[in-house]
Amino acid sequence: MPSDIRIKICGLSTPETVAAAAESGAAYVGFVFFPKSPRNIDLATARELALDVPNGVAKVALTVNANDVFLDQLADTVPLDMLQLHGAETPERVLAVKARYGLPVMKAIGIADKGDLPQIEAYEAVADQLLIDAKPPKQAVLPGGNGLAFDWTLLAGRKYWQRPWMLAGGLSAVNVAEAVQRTGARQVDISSGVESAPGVKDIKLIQDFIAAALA
Ligand SMILES: O=C(O)c1ccccc1NCC(=O)[C@H](O)[C@H](O)COP(=O)(O)O
Repeated sequence: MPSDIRIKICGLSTPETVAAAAESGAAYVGFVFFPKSPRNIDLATARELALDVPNGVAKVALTVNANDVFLDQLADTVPLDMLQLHGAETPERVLAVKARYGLPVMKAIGIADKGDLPQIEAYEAVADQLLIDAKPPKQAVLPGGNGLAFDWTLLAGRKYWQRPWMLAGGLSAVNVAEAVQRTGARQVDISSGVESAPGVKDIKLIQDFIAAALA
């Protein structure tokens, strides 16, 4: 497996786990702003965490169908490098968010079957990055971070995408090598797979995942 894989650890909420991710080689750290999530943090906490992130590690804020009032507060409070839109934001909304905040936007796209693939092309025209994730089950409370993988063979033989993209969904230290090999992903994103309980990140699991992804 190539060693230039870029890794995002999502849903961090403590200084210790942010430091572990950065020191182990993560390229991105993600903060979740979604009240129903066990990973949700408030703006003041996010600001403190973000201020300690070393240069060169991108600070990503994950929101779900957030309005401008919340995004204004977020952008004013937390030093950020990227916004991750993880809801039903339309391509037009992606463009509006990019224009309003002047930050790169990564749009998450849920994949369950081949019928979901055309969305990728719709968003690659407007987003700076794409997050190709498992589509949540119908009754799921969370639109992401469910620890579920999708059928990676759906991405085999895909056309070349113009935007950088990340693979997400059900990754772990055990399966990341196979996931990268099957999909050709150069970037990977993980949340549940580095937790000891929902919302509780585990430093050893973070270190093991990053080592496995970079091996
Ligand atoms: O993680 C959450 O709680 C969350 C809440 C609302 C929307 C998205 C959320 N997570 C999305 C992520 O970026 C995850 O890293 C991605 O879906 C992969 O999650 P996992 O399968 O748990 O590794």
